Amino acid sequence: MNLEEKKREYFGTPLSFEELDPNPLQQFAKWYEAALQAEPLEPNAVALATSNLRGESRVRYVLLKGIDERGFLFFTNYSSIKGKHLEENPKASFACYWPTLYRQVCVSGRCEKSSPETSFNYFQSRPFLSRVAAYTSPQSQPVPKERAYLENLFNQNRLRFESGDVPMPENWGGYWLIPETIEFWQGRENRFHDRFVYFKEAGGQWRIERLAP
Ligand SMILES: Cc1cc2nc3c(=O)[nH]c(=O)nc-3n(C[C@H](O)[C@H](O)[C@H](O)COP(=O)(O)O)c2cc1C
Repeated sequence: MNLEEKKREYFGTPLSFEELDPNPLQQFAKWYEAALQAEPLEPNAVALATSNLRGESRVRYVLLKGIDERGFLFFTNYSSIKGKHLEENPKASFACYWPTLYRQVCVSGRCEKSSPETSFNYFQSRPFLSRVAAYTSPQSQPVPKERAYLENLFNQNRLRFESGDVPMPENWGGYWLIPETIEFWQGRENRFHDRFVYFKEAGGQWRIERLAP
């Protein structure tokens, strides 16, 4: 299979230092609004990288469910592989790619668990069967090969909680990724892209640099 033939020119609108918001979270919000209009499917999907203290790393997609001045919020199972990594090493990164706009954003920082209230409120907002699934699934643990094992557990829990609330599992909840660097990448013609990275300074203010493409 020849992957070299897969080529696409990037015709993004230029990104200049002058138009950047001094606050990268505001800049992200601006780009995210544009992505919501332009990208038909899951513009909030980000590839999240974590690693343990042995330096073993893993990347997988999660969905961003909140952005504010603190950073970026996602939800997961705290006993999953990513949960175990973050327990040992809270440093994490994510990248998102909005192909219609020729844009990538790369964020690095550290993760902190969200408050139980934040996790609970989001858990409650999920459809009943998604809550049953979160309650049922020991995410990232090996289970018997036959899917019937999981289906049976799911059905048992669906019947069990049919007439009431699904309890939020203790090992389920959110993480805030608190950014230390955020890079905005705008694809341009001839692979001669625009890249600006924000660094969080000790005093809390952001410093911006242009990087070569
Ligand atoms: C588009 C997409 C969105 C996903 N969103 C989430 C999410 O928000 N939370 C989550 O725990 N897993 C999500 N997953 C599943 C994860 O990619 C992953 O399989 C799971 O979290 C277990 O990862 P781990 O074993 O590395 O911890 C998503 C997968 C895809 C493809």
